[in-house]
Amino acid sequence: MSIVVRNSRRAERATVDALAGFGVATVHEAQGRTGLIDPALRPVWAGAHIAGTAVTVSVPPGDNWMLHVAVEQCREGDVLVVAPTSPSEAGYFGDLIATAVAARGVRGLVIDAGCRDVAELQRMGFPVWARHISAFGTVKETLGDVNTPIVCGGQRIEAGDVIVADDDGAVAVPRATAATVLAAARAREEKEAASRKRYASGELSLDVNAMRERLARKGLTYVDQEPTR
Ligand SMILES: O=C([O-])CC(=O)C(=O)O
Ligand SMILES: [Mg+2]
Repeated sequence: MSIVVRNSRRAERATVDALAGFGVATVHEAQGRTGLIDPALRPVWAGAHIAGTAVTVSVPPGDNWMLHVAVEQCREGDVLVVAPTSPSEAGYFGDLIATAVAARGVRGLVIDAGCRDVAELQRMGFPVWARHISAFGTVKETLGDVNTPIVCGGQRIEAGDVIVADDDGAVAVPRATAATVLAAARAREEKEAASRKRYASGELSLDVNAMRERLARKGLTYVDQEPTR
């Protein structure tokens, strides 16, 4: 088996950092409900919220050798994105590799497999989104690829794409559309802020969003009561 280690062109840092100001739900909606990584990949501890540029790693099942190769490719502001070539629950990543990548400025890990040392990762404040938590160990025998396109949690991700992740899960934003998605996220947040203000003042979402006519056309009827406003 061969190994491919590529350099990547990363999304622009200012765009990436600005995307960190938006939640996964907002970013996902802002790019037309695309890019959402399988929600089965959950944060291993609550409260982390990151955005960074993907360093992609394709790993054989039960073998984390390529993570060690990937460490060298990581730069400040990156997120490691790891997918096994066939399903694996093994604990590929723990506090030791986290320490190594954190020293290179990596902001977190998204892995479509297992991770371990969760208490230590939380203590370090190193964010991880994983399909499994498993103490089961991995070997270092077989090669894979670094910074080639991978499918992680059902999404095709290229090196240098943007990953945004929070308590809801993780979303991938292609490098080429990151700036457009950022603008759309800002617009969406402004719209939601306006709605939130009106809801807080007691206005009904049915009125704020002009839903009543459509509901009536669909046949919604109120039995034995007048609609209250
Ligand atoms: O060493 C490993 O294979 C994974 C791990 O537990 C760590 O990085 O701490
Ligand atoms: Mg460990």
